[in-house]
Amino acid sequence: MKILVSEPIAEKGLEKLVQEGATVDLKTSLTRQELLKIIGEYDALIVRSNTKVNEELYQKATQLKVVGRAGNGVDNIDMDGATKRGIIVVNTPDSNSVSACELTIGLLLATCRNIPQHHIRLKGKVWDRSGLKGMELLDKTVGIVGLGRIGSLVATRLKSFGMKIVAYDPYISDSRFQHVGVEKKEKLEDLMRVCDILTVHTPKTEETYGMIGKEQLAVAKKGLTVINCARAGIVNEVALIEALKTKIVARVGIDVPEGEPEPISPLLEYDNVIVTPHAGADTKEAQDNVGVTIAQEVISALRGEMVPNAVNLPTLHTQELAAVKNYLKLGETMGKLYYQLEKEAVEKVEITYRGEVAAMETSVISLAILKGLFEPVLKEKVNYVNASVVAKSRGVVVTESKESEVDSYLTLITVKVISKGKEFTISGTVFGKDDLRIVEINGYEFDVIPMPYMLIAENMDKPGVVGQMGTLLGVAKVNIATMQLGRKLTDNRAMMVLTVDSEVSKETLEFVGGVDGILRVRFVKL
Ligand SMILES: NC(=O)c1ccc[n+]([C@@H]2O[C@H](COP(=O)([O-])OP(=O)(O)OC[C@H]3O[C@@H](n4cnc5c(N)ncnc54)[C@H](O)[C@@H]3O)[C@@H](O)[C@H]2O)c1
Ligand SMILES: O=C(O)CC[C@@H](O)C(=O)O
Repeated sequence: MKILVSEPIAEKGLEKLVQEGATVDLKTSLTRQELLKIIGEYDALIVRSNTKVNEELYQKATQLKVVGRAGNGVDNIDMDGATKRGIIVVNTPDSNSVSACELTIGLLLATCRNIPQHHIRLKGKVWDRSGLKGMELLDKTVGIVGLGRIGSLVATRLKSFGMKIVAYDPYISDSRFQHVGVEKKEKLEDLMRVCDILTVHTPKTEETYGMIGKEQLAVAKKGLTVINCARAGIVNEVALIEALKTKIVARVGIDVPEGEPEPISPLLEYDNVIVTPHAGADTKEAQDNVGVTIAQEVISALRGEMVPNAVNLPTLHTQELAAVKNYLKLGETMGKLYYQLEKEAVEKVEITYRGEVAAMETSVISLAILKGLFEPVLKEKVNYVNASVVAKSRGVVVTESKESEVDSYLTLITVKVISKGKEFTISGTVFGKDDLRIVEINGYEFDVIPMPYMLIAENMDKPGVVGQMGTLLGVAKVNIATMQLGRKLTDNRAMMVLTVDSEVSKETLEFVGGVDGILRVRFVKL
């Protein structure tokens, strides 16, 4: 595992990577050209917010499997480019939220009480408070745009100042507003009209870039304080400077100036503006959290494990991930069986979740099924990240349905693969904590523990077939570990599933296939 760390992360994180057996190159002052020249050697890249991970980089990064963003915002990473190449992108969304929230509160207090301006005067040996009258927070209204992790933390803390909190976030439920104890504004303009202080906490997206612009500031209360600790450009700086000039905006606190990391910003010309150099996450606690978390995640992702904070995968919390872990294994196993038993190109995959599994985050199990299905037959890398893109690009329609009830089992997954009008079905379950079982193939019922080597045969349900097959395998020195027969009494046919201790040669398979009554036999490797 060769990992390039292109921006500083905590020592603890680097130590963790090395402990886990990775070769780590910490190169934090590479030029872009130097980065592009060496990126092809690495399995993983760990960045913060300055490294642009884009098409230009992906084209050179021929070995790259994981991009680790040591922090939250992923606006410097081209997600589509990563997803289509099966590159997993992981971040650490929770690790620095408290620090970012505390800097927001810090900037808010600093701007409202002119703390840096006072300090600068005194440093110049001038004791003079004139022209720097502050504003109390008590009874003022703060408008929060984006009531996610950081927005909610800010809201909770500002309540203790006796402030009224209103928020605009069309993407979260009303119950979340109630839980945080914040008044919901349906429209951004409604929030702009009532707040004394505006603080933005959205990600930078096409929709949020410039969302606080000329029109929004035009309806704001005169004397507004604006704080941006989220991302440059969410508050349009040209409109902001105009509003400072017309005194609509009285104070500004910005952690993320446009053009960062260049230390030049037109905002610095204004005495009532405080700018910090994207320092929201720069605390010992946040950096230690971020460093260790990103190290763990990158290592897990490189080992092919499912990671809770994978940005280009369905969102899973650690507990949800623990719950679905065995189903991922089961799903991948079921998927892997198809192309080893059938040769028809897949047109449609219908996945049904029944019983306990139906209540879980099944989208990720469906990805495991697709990964298992396509991985054995494609040259390109198929993993959780690009499995659904691969299915789509091959014209495969995937449907998912859920039923809370199931006969005979507590939990059951059934995959129906449809190709040229033919249907292939396979069902599996998990007994207890981690006991995986295949319980049905094409209508034949079993109770098979999937093993690395298996023989699956369809035969006429008549005496002698099983015995002859056993004899032939014995002659070929293939030891049978377990054997199960599924029968369909209606058509006098049966299916045999054998787990064996070693590989079965083509020759032995041909002999077995020639036994009177064997309709077809396949050797399966899991
Ligand atoms: N300054 C720093 O050092 C620092 C540190 C950490 C995070 N950040 C930034 O802070 C921001 C918030 O981070 P977070 O962890 O709270 O993110 P989050 O994903 O938890 O919350 C973002 C919220 O914004 C909402 N949102 C999205 N689009 C919106 C829109 N058009 N209008 C209104 N609301 C919208 C979402 O529904 C979500 O609730 C991000 O931009 C992140 O990059 C900055
Ligand atoms: O310090 C950093 O790397 C950026 C922190 C922050 O903006 C983030 O998105 O996590």
